[in-house]
Amino acid sequence: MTHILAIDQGTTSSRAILFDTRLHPVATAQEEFPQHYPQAGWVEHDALDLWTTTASTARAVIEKAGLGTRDIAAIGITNQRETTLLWDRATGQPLHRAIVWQDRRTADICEALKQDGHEPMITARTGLLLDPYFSGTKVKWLLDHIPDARTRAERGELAFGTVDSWLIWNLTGGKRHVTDATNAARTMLFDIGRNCWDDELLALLDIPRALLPEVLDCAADFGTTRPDLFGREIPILGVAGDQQAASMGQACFQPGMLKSTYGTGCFALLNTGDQMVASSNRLLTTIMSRLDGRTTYGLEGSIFIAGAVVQWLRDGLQIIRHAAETQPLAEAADPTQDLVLVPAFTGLGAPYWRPESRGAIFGLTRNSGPAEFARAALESVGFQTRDLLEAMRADWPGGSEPDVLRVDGGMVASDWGMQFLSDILGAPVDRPTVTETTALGAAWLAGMRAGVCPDQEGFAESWQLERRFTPQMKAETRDAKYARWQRAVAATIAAT
Ligand SMILES: Nc1ncnc2c1ncn2[C@@H]1O[C@H](COP(=O)(O)OP(=O)(O)O)[C@@H](O)[C@H]1O
Ligand SMILES: O=P(O)(O)OC[C@H](O)CO
Repeated sequence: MTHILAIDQGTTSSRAILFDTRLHPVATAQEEFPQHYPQAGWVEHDALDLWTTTASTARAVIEKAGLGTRDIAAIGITNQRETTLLWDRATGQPLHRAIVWQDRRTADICEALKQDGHEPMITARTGLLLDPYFSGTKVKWLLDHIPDARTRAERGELAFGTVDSWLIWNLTGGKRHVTDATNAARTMLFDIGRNCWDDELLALLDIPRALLPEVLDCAADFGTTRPDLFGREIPILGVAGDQQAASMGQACFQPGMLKSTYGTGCFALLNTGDQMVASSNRLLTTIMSRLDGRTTYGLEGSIFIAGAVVQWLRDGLQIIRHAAETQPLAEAADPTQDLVLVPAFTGLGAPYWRPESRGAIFGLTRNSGPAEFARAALESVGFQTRDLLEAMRADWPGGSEPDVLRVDGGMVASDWGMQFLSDILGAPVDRPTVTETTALGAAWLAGMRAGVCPDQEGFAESWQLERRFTPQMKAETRDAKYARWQRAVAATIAAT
């Protein structure tokens, strides 16, 4: 029992990572799966793709590491959040493709609920905004559109789940229909203060209670795998939504600690301890973890485009071939030009929430070229992070003055990007040795529950810094650049 298997089921790929009991990664397997866009603004995943890529990467990583399943003490699961599935309890067959968190098809349902004045109650109970991002209106849409679904749901024949529940259902051969508190907190059906499903919200969306999974702590007994899957039953002992798992992987256990994950998008989470801080700046209040029945809350800011802006340089503009080429380009950019790129390609996320906005670039000259575009792209990620941190500061004065930002995700490979981030925040940015923090968080939860990994304190001590970036920019330059960014965002919104 020397290893933990972490399953990280993400938006574009499924990953399986094996950690030893000192929580060092030893092997990784990854598989992408198709994205389905049946209409503008709709995003779906084939539910069976999510399951089969998870099962095959899990098997592959065990083989790659040259281990037997006897070596696996436990499984931890972390997942893309909010994505919504509905399946038949008798056959295990999905009733529809999964509706992905990015999907906007329920904008009208949200708008109607807003018009009827329901948003304040929803935000007070769930900590969320009334937005298609979350699962609640997606479940309603499925029940409204699949023939007989609501009647069958009322009879207890159907199951709803976020991706974690769907994977656990399949891993356990249909024996368990469960989720954890961090995933439940993203459904818009869960009262985060009372820690239970909310009957008033269920009635508002006409969702039968019989559809819902049981909600457990993040480290708990989620069942054991079907013996035929890995040749032996393996206990599933840890579950958390991917951003919450990343916070745990970054050991952000104390109030005031802050992490930001830079993948396709960027998600910043600030630990607010046992305080449920209500946001006046359109951030989300969410459950960071629930361990031993004790809930820790957080403030979250989500940006839709972070690493994706680098993908746009590569695939859209075709001015780079590899993401890493942005570094020499940014270094070579003309210091006398000040291009500002507002990457609102799919609208603006927190703290603006402007789904209708589109991207803009300011300050073009005849000399503007790939180098200036690359620099503006990397800078846009820093500016957007500062927007989130300003909102957090305003929402939680005193508590949220972060000494330091812990970063992770694929984009933190950019030294130039991380240095700019520190410069524009005027705060240190810490990059850990393990940047697969999402999987690390899930592995820690499972390993701790299995009794083979350290407790919270021991794990926090083992967190290792790879590099600290400290601010080098003069305060006047920082202020002038940030003010220019704010003007650019205002102009972008005004132009919509
Ligand atoms: N050296 C780099 N410089 C800038 N961006 C990078 C670099 N390496 C990777 N990225 C960006 O990081 C993102 C990939 O991060 P990852 O955490 O794998 O994302 P996801 O899990 O959302 O698919 C891509 O958008 C890519 O453009
Ligand atoms: O799969 P990721 O890493 O893009 O994360 C998605 C988030 O959980 C959505 O809220």
